[in-house]
Amino acid sequence: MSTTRKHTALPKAQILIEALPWLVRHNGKTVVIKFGGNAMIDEDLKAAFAQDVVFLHQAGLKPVVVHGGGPQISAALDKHGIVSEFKAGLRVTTEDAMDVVRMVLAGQVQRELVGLLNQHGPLAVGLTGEDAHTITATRHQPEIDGELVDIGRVGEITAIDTGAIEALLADGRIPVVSSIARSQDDHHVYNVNADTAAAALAAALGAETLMVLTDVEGLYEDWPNSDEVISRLTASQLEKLLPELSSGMVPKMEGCLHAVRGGVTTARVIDGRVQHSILLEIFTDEGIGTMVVPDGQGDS
Ligand SMILES: Nc1ncnc2c1ncn2[C@@H]1O[C@H](COP(=O)(O)OP(=O)(O)O)[C@@H](O)[C@H]1O
Ligand SMILES: CC(=O)N[C@@H](CCC(=O)OP(=O)(O)O)C(=O)O
Repeated sequence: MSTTRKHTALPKAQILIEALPWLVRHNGKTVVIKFGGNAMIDEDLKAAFAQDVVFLHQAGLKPVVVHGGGPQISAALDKHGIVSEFKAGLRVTTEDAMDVVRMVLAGQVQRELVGLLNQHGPLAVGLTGEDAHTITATRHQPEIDGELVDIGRVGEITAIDTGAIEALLADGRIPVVSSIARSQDDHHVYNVNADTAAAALAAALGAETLMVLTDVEGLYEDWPNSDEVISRLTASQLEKLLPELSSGMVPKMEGCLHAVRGGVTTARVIDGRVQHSILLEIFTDEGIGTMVVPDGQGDS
């Protein structure tokens, strides 16, 4: 009886031992994880996400969560009868819409993730970019067809102050950041794309890894015609590809490029619909999505 028990437990020990080189490699490293609104599709996935993040924390890494909430904001704007449209991949954000964006991101999505993480202990602390000047922005005016367009309260990041996040990490907490910024010029709050915020934070924190969880397998080579995922590309290869990309992939891949050029060792876009995709990506060799690396690393 006891012999049988020993044998059945053996594969579990094997799995733990296989993870050892990755545990050693990542120990003490900061990992910024962006959890996209489109990947938060069901309760099981959200709970598995929280487990993975807590696992990283307990394994000696320093995870920082930056969350999105695009679909959740759209639903709330609909409920309030506020029409919502996107220009250059960004939500046109009127003053009324900004109130809803802030309410949904900081009051709903962030609270839910903090709650899920804290089921495992007193770990997560939520903040927005407004707190302690974490994210400062100015009004962003994208150029569309050669003209600067007003898209309201959408922010372009001008400065990151990592002090509050670093203090939380030093205290053994998991920061959960909503992508809202404050402007120093007009003191208004601004809506920042969550991919852009995650990438800027990853670079400013000197993170080892930026991981972007979304609702596709990674960057498709010829989207929407084929489901061939690009598994690895260098910063320069990505830069050449950028003009061909569309919709939600634009801020994601621009963010990955910014992060890697800013000193982050790898930026990855992975499928948030796969349970425990974070663990697969960090603790095994089977990278499951798209990995962006600095130039000079495997650009053959
Ligand atoms: N080349 C591409 N590869 C993969 N997805 C792409 C590509 N180009 C555009 N997309 C679109 O980008 C979407 C992901 O971005 P987005 O909807 O903003 O997600 P999230 O809420 O996770 O930030 C995908 O669902 C897909 O529709
Ligand atoms: C300016 C802008 O577009 N902000 C985004 C912020 C949320 C976000 O980025 O959420 P996802 O990551 O789920 O797309 C928005 O209002 O939808």
